[in-house]
Amino acid sequence: MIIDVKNLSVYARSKSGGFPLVKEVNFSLHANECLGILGESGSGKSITCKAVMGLLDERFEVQGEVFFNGRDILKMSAKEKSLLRGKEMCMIIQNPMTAFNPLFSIENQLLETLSTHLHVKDNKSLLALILEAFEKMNLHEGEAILKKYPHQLSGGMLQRIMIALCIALNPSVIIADEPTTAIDVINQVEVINELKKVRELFHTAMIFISHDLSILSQISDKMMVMHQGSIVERGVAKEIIFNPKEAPTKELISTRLKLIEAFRGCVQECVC
Ligand SMILES: Nc1ncnc2c1ncn2[C@@H]1O[C@H](COP(=O)(O)OP(=O)(O)OP(=O)(O)O)[C@@H](O)[C@H]1O
Repeated sequence: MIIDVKNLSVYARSKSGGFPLVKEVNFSLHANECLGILGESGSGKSITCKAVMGLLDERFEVQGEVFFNGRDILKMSAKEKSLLRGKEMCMIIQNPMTAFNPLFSIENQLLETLSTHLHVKDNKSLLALILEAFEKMNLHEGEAILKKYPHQLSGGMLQRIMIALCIALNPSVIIADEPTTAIDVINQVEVINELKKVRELFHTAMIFISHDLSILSQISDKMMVMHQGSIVERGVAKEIIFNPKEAPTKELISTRLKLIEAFRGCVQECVC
């Protein structure tokens, strides 16, 4: 088992006490396994994943245990956590604009991250690694992209760069929080296929947050559904999607299906 989360609760600290955002969450993850997380907006999916990555700051109180290969991340020092992130655990976040420093070129930032975590100081080898990962993410003209600053690239490009960096780092765990929202449909397929390939080749464990039922059913083996900070249903991904048992899951899935139907209707009207 790579990740074992036990009784994880997260509170937002406030003057009037703690406000619960995530309540008594438990799950585990093995190598080469993908856990999908489904839940309405604000149900606690991102906060859960950030807590697992040890990314929540002093504005939050985190309780419980998050074991990574038997060591509790919540008890690690800031330095230990930062060494773990990048080399062992990578997170692809929803808003790629906030993942990059606007003051430095893409090349500068990727080289720094890779040299820190891979302990390789030879920039030529690192650049070759980056360009190879860029190609996999359909980022052609990689050398020109490397010279750019974040504001000169679209959200979709930055998202694919973030995923390419994650692939180059080859961590044991990838946490992907709505990784395809900023990307057009054609590139979404590429990104999902590439993440699937990474998993097959390197047995990477994955946690995948998405509102997209088709993506979740394609990529995840098991799934958990979150509602108001708690897990309300868990099981085999396809089974939950096609045969939800709990009321919040039924509601979520039927709303999604209605949206898809409405979208199909609009497209047909436009075509006719
Ligand atoms: N920095 C913060 N301070 C206080 N509360 C926060 C903070 N970030 C998120 N929250 C609250 O925590 C709860 C869970 O948020 P979270 O971002 O985990 O939801 P989510 O399920 O990932 O939603 P979405 O699908 O919209 O990303 C929400 O009520 C949100 O308002």
